[in-house]
Formats: sequence, C-alpha cells, structure tokens
Amino acid sequence: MQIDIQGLTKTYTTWNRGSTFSEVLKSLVRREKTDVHALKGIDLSIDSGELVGFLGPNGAGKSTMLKILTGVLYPTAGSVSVMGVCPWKDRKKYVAGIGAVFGQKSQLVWDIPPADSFMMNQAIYRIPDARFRRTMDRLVDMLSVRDQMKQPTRNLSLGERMKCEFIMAMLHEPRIVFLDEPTIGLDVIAKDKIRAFIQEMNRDGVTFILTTHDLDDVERLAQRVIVINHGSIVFDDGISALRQHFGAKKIITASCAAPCFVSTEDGVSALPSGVSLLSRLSESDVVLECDTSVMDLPSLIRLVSETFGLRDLVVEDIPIETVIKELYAKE
Ligand SMILES: Nc1ncnc2c1ncn2[C@@H]1O[C@H](COP(=O)(O)OP(=O)(O)OP(=O)(O)O)[C@@H](O)[C@H]1O
Repeated sequence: MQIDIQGLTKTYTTWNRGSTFSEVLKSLVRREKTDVHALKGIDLSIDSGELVGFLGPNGAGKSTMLKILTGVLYPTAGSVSVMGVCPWKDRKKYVAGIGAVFGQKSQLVWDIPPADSFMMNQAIYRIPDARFRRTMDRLVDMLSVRDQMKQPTRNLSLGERMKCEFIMAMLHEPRIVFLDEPTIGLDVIAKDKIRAFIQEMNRDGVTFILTTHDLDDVERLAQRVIVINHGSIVFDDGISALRQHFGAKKIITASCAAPCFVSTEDGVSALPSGVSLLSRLSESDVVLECDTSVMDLPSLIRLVSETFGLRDLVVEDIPIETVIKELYAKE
C-alpha cells in the first residue's frame, strides 16, 4: 500500500469579529470561536499505480485533503503515511518523491522560458545531467512543446503552459503525482493531450491523485472514484459502480408510430411500474427512465413496440452528472 490514511481529521478554528462597529469593539475583549470540520475522520488506502479521482461539491474538503497529502498543512488528528513517510513531518525527503500540478497556480517562472525553469528544478532535485536530458526530451516530445521551450512562459497559451507545468512536475520522476483541476480552462484538444499523457505515465506505474470538478476528467481517467461530502467519504468505487449507485437505471428515447404514453385525466396511466416519463419530445416521441431492477429492458422494449409501433430507440446509461448531483445533495 502506497498511501495509508487513518482517522484523518481537520478542524479549522475561526474567530468571529462581527461586522458592526460595536461588535468589532466587543470582539477585542471577547471573541466568539467557530469550528469548521473540514475532514471528519477519513480512512483510506491507495495502492501503487492507481489513478484515483476525488470529487465533491465546493467546500467538501478536497483541497484540505490535498494540502495535507502534499505536506503543506497538518491535520488536527489522524495519521498519513505516503511511501512510508509522514508528509508534514519529513518534508524534504517527502517532496523528492512526489509531484504536483495545480491548474490555478503556476510553478513555472513567468518571465523566463520553460527550459530555464526546468533547469532550476534540475538543481533543486539534484537530477544528474544525463537523466535530466533524457527525461526532459521524452516529456517534451510526448506533449509536443519543443517549439515553446525557448519562449518566455508569459507568452505561452494556457494549453502550452499547462503542458510545461506537467513537465516541470515530472522531471524528477516522482512515483506519486497530485493533480488539482489539471484541465481547467483548456480546449478539448489540449484536454485530450493532457489526459493521454496522464494515462501513459500511469501505465509506466506513476500513481495519480486527481481532484477535479470536471466529470469528463473523471470518466476518462479515473479507475477509482472517491466522493467527499461534508468532510466524509460518501462513495469509493469504480466509475461503473458509481453509475449503478442508485439502482440499475437506463434512459430510453423512443420514437413511435402512434401517440405513446399520452396523459389521461388520471395522469400517465399507461406507464408500467419501474418506468417514468422524463420528457415528451412530441406525441409519439418520449424519453423514459427505466429502473431495470423493476422492469427489465427487453420487456419494456417489447411493450412499447407492440403497443405503439416502435420506429427508433436509443438506450443510454444515466448521465454521470445526475448520479453526482444526487450524491452531492445527500446530507
Ligand atoms: N484556512 C481556513 N480557515 C477556515 N476554514 C477553512 C480554511 N480552509 C478551508 N476552510 C473551510 O473548510 C471547508 C472545506 O474547504 P476545502 O477548501 O477543503 O473544500 P473543497 O472541497 O476543496 O472546495 P472547492 O471545491 O470549492 O475548492 C470549507 O467549509 C471551507 O470554508
């Protein structure tokens, strides 16, 4: 096991100063304390080579978790061991083995070309010359940024800069890389390139811990999804299990020859149990949600076909957004 987290708890204490003049004056003598329970006793283990996606609504505790795992914040209680090291206790030894890419924060020096920033990292991590050249050449070719190497970072597009951020984070060949919103603001082509890069590095055995609000990132990359809400883990499994979390539901778009499931005075009387009408596109075109644990799909298709004369049919999984929205809404 590469990462072992037990009972991880973080409580932020803030002091209420008040907003009116008299409240601020009073707070000089006696201030009210507010505790924010950002992480409430998290237990988690992650194996070497995993690609884990952390999801959660705003304020769920993801950044707090990432900050503790990268060693920039210490917890209120609990233990963390990453490759046998406690991140916030033995920082010097720890940072040599990890990498980090933050979509909203740059590690490159703005006024100098990426190639010079890379050489700074070579010195910081004491990477031998031959190994540095070999790793840099490989990464630069993988991400196709050779033409950008000699230009000042401030002149690069967001996509070019993000690719260079990845190179910067991978030069010392870390075994674990933390990614915080790595594709934020990128166009679809740049996103694809970066995702392919992450997958290739993962195939080489690098463990990735990815925090994001981009469900495409999670669907395309993560083998395991951990959803945090109100400081606790509310889901920890694969992406297909996430889809099944609220039952085996399917979305069916049916185009029929005759008007189908039309409303009567008593409501939509013809709908069988386990099936609900999501939307009506026209009298004879409907979008249905089918709970296949109640009504199996072949029976529903047969019923629609025999009753209304089926012309066209599309069966889809529940959109991952719907599942996530329901998980987030749960207290
Ligand atoms: N330095 C701090 N002092 C006080 N409270 C804090 C501090 N940092 C975070 N919090 C609170 O802790 C909770 C968790 O915050 P955190 O930033 O970890 O959430 P998050 O899941 O990363 O959210 P987002 O997706 O919006 O970045 C929030 O209620 C936040 O207001």
